[in-house]
Amino acid sequence: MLEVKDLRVSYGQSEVIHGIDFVTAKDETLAIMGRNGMGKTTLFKSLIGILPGSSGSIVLDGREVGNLPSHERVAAGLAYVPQGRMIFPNLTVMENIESGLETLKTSKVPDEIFDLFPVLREMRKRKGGNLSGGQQQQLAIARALVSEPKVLLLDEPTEGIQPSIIKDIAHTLNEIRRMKKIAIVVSEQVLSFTMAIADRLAVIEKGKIIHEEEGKSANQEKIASYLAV
Ligand SMILES: Nc1ncnc2c1ncn2[C@@H]1O[C@H](COP(=O)(O)OP(=O)(O)OP(=O)(O)O)[C@@H](O)[C@H]1O
Repeated sequence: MLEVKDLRVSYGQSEVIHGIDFVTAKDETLAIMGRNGMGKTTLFKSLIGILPGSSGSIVLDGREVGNLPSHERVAAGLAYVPQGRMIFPNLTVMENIESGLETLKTSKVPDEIFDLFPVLREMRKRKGGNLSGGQQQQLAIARALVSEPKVLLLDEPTEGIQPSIIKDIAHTLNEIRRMKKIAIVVSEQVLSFTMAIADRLAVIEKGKIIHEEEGKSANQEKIASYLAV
């Protein structure tokens, strides 16, 4: 569903992503794990088109999207939940979700979104900024999902979220994958979270993928050793 080949990304003269390759199938969750500063956010920003890749290719469902602007990548089926959630604090929950509909013809938020996130239905008239961190994360995921993506990209969704809510987010992502049969690519540092959702785990270090394993049988000690400072 998503095929990334030899992707390189630079800030000015300084290359930060040094030729990344991965493939994610439909209905598969891939976790990209790495410590702070290893390149996760840079990778995700370049996948969605906020940062230009300097070379390589990004193929979504058979179509090269690496040279398209962000909004066309979204229209083609990529959706992005940024690190820090970046919801609009002064818009209501409903307005935040509706902002994800821009690439679609409809302006109606499907009911299934509120079936996945019942708390957002209750809070639909509240300002986004008044929600808890976990609720804001649900809102950011809901906003990404209304564009009917084929691939959902999430950058460190558990950051700053309390452990009990992290479990809920894992449950929701598994439910989304089961219901929508989409591919999910998530960057993370929390191993218990990725073990609960991922079919495959890849470790990113200094802008390269240096290790990859099947999720269920993953050697957790080994992955944890890469994540230790
Ligand atoms: N705007 C920028 N200009 C120059 N260098 C940058 C910029 N943003 C990030 N970098 C550098 O790129 C490298 C990768 O950073 P990136 O934010 O992608 O890592 P990360 O794995 O997402 O870490 P974190 O979890 O802290 O966000 C780091 O060395 C960082 O200093």
